[in-house]
Amino acid sequence: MTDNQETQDAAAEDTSPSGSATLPLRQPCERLSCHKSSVCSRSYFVVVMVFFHVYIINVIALLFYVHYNSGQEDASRSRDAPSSGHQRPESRRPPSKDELQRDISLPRIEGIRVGHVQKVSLVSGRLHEMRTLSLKPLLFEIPGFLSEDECRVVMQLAQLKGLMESQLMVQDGQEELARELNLSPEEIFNLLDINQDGQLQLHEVYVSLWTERHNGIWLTPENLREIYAGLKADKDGNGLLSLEEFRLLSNDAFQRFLLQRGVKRSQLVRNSRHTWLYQGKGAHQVLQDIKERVIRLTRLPPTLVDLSEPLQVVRYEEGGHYHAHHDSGPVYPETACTHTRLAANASTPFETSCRYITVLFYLNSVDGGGETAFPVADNRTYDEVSLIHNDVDLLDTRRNCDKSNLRVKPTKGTAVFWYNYLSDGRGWVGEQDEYALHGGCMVTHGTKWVANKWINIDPDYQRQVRYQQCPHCLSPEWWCPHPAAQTSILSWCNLDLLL
Ligand SMILES: O=C(O)CCC(=O)C(=O)O
Ligand SMILES: [Fe+2]
Repeated sequence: MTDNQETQDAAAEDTSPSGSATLPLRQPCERLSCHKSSVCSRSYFVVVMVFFHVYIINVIALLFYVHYNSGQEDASRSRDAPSSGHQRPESRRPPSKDELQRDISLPRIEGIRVGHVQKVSLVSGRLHEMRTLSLKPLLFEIPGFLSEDECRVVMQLAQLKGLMESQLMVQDGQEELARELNLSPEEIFNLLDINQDGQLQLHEVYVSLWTERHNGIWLTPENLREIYAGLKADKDGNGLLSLEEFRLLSNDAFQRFLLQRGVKRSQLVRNSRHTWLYQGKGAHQVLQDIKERVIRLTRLPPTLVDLSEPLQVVRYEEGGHYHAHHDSGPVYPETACTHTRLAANASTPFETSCRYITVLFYLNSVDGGGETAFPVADNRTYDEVSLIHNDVDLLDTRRNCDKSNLRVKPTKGTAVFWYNYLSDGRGWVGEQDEYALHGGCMVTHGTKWVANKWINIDPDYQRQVRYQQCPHCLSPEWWCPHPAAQTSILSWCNLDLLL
């Protein structure tokens, strides 16, 4: 209604024949109400417009936010369920010049949710089913990845080449390592004393000893008590070690004790035999086919797979095992990757395997035991100390596989694969995924054959690029990793080219 109409309506009421005394009173009221409604509709319009603009501004701000955070979201999506313990400070810093110049971006397969099945095309004329087994680590299972014939050929080729002990009983250079560490007993004591109470509890010593540091010998809590008693380290017998008592438990005394007592294979971190099979040009067709299928499965650039370690074939006898471990080490600035070490000019004090992905093939179905265990898969949090609790060591695959969150039963031809590293959120390798901890449970009946295809990628992009431009930098130890194989049984390495 316009202002002009309002005036005309009012004038019409003035000339009304009713002569009612209420008219003069009603008039201003109605006029007021007309006027009020006009004011109201204008202010209503203004309010609506303000809300509309605020809404538009919000939408634009949201779009900007999503755009600038897409990198981080990508990283957390790759984990699907990020936990507070997994914040990656480096993913919040602005990309460096190097990062902007990257021209390789690593695809990562989405897990969606545990139990999700996706169809994958790995060989022509057939689709395979790939099931998500866990999101932390991102882990998949593909039944029938290898045919029966392929499994047989791989096992035969490995036998023809010869398998070596995966872990030697006594590792040379152990004392050298201890000397290189260059830490006083006080310093070691302080580092081990996690709760800083000036005494070492059993689990504090144990956590530090389960690593391969001590000749790769696996120690159970009982072993430790025995060592304490044998060395008479715990003089007051209270189960705790003071600094004075700890001094007695020096590395030498510890080694001597183990030598006296004798170590059985079952007490090693790993009790298996293995060999390596070259998969490049000229290799057996089955080995080349498997490599091609791995490229299709992982969707990674073929060069990365070509320049990775050869296929490792492993055989466990009855009683064999591999305690829980990581296939890749954490990467710090002072750590270099084994595969890029030669290409990297810098000499770094530490070296570790950098295996972005593990593809594990089961070459036979095992009669009893031999599952691959993932003790902390999809745990809400990861806490290294709580892996060993109340004398239950979750890393011990001879005793405690039944307590692992996830176990995969070996079935001939099935492949499982997982990511050992998180994404850095910008298409490259990020931090080590602690949840990728896994091991081979003890084989209780029969033998177990598996093969590992590791895809090596250096979290340091520039080092990886330098390595790719320097293929002759390929580490010869991969062909013949055992020092003895390189010197006395050279034919093992040469045979590779024939197979
Ligand atoms: O044997 C298994 O199930 C696991 C093997 C493994 O983790 C390895 O060889 O690194
Ligand atoms: Fe492994």
